Amino acid sequence: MSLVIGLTGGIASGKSTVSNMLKEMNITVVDADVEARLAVDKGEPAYQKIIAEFGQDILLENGEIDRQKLGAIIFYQEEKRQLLNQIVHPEVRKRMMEKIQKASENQEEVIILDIPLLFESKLTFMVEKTILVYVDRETQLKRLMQRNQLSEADAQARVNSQMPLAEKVKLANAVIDNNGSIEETKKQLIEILAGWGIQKTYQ
Ligand SMILES: Nc1ncnc2c1ncn2[C@@H]1O[C@H](COP(=O)(O)OP(=O)(O)OP(=O)(O)O)[C@@H](O)[C@H]1O
Repeated sequence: MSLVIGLTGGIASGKSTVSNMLKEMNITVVDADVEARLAVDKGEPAYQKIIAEFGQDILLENGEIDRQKLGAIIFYQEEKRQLLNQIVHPEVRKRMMEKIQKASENQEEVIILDIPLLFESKLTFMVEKTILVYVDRETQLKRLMQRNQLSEADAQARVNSQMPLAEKVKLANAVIDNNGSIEETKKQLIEILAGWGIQKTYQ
């Protein structure tokens, strides 16, 4: 069996940055957000279920699901959000399980599940180890403002809507402190993997 590691963080904490480092090490990284998008593609089991619940109005002209429209509906209606999650989440879990299976068959030492809401959505049962990409609030706000061209108030609102990273630190098996340079982050990543018996260097 491949070692299954869950990678998580908070908004603009550097999760994608770390995920790219892992990919550069030729480690398979499964992105839960990508899988969630693929799961609702035309012809997928979740697609029909969503239409049955939300109606034809949520379709684009080409028959694909209008994610923006669906997003607007669930943003204002909690019960609809739960309904959508009940349809999509099992499919995402299934897709991730298939990827784990495949990595194991290919004798890959390790596979990463990149799951933004790993702790919130209680998906830790799918992974053996968890890595949290941590930054302090100040760095998080600064990087978020810069990356998304946001005002401080907007950045604060987005950070405040999430579980604080300090809470996630308590739940993770390993924490990467991403306040420093990219090189320092890379070094920590390699050390964490080595601690779990995964010897990886850059190709
Ligand atoms: N160590 C670092 N030093 C400087 N900038 C960094 C560092 N790590 C990440 N960044 C920058 O901070 C921003 C957020 O990083 P990244 O996109 O990797 O975060 P994320 O956790 O994937 O965010 P989200 O989940 O919100 O998409 C990016 O603009 C990235 O280039």
